[in-house]
Amino acid sequence: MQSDPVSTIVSATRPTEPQQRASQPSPTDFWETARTLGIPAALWRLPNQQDKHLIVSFDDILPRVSADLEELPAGFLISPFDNLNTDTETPARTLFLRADIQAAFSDNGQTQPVVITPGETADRFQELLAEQPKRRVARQPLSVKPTPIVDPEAEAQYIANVAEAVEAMQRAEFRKVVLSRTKQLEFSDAPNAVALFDKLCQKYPTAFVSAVSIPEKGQIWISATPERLVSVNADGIFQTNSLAGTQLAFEPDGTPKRPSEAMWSQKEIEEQALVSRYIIECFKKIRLREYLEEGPKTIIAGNLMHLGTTFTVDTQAVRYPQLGTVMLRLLHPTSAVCGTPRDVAFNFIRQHETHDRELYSGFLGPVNINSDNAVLSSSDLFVHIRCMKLEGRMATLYAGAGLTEYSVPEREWQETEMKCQTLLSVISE
Ligand SMILES: C=C(O[C@H]1C=CC=C(C(=O)O)[C@@H]1O)C(=O)O
Repeated sequence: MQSDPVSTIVSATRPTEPQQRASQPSPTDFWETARTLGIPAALWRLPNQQDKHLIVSFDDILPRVSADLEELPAGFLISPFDNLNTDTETPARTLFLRADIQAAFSDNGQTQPVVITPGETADRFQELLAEQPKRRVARQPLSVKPTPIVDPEAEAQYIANVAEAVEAMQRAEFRKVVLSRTKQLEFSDAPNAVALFDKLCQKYPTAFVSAVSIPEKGQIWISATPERLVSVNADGIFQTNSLAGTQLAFEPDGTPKRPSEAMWSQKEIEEQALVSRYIIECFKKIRLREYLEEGPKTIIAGNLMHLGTTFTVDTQAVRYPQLGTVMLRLLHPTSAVCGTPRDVAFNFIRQHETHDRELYSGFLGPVNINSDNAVLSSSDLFVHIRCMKLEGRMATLYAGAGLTEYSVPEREWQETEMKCQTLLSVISE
């Protein structure tokens, strides 16, 4: 990939439009320019960070790649749930947004460069970007409250499926499965995705927050996920995370619960232990013993609490530079979104869920991004949960619950309702 830093550096500061200096393009300006040109864009904010990042790809149709972190240039990956066996027999299914334009926006007014792959599209992009400040007044606000599209069968159907899964697990056919459902909403106008992204960033500082526009599918995916799948930082430190078990982070009177005092049932402890065990099995497959395991600890994820364990490996110390790619292939889909044993759970999901999960419970995130002028780049991939798909005025929210033989079907339905609230509470504010 080529770039011409001299002729293509544009200033970009400050994330929110009201504070924007008239001459400086905001994330919304970039986003709207990409939408006007019908090209893909991804906007994200890493957990516990302030800076927002954006890339634009010039590919109308995104390449489907196998997620090889060593081979890919800087960009953003987004994979469907159904992405098992990306070997030569199965076509690669992970979508890749190459960073033809890359920008970072910081709160403290620092200017970050934008690198553009030169060419006709880049020129057209810059022309349109320069016009964006004039259009700001006409832009959609976040949107008025959406109307839920009620499916009267949904709850009974979900509960029946959970009951069937519990019976199968009691017969020892498998140990865990994650069953999901959807919730549909209709807006009066297509909502402003960047405004929604900004609100999620504010409300969920510890989440990975993203908005990904995929024009070839007519979709925008928005999420605030608490679950890291694979990350390798500029120092070669690899991390993954096992997350499961769910309870509200607030008492009924609205006071926040203390994570250190959270009580977890045997079902939840086992449900999370299965995800950790799955990760350890993956390490075993590649004979890697030098990992640091921290947890399980109670972690806050917005309105919810989960049990989480973090696994860390120094890839330089163990001389395993490709660990990120190898583990990504072994891990996805983990038992936090699929089940144990994986293939049996995967088939149960396929036979029982009536919706296509598409990009829900896949993975997504930036790869080989060189931020803060670091010499080496980093990759941060997250499990795509607490997400929704926007198609024009229609929104589809997705949520799943991890089931074991001890699951109570009605409670699992309630759990999916609580998970939908992560995004709903922001949409409906
Ligand atoms: C599958 C989802 O969450 C997973 C992550 C954390 C806790 C989970 C649980 O308690 O069931 C799920 O395994 C989802 O949010 O759709």
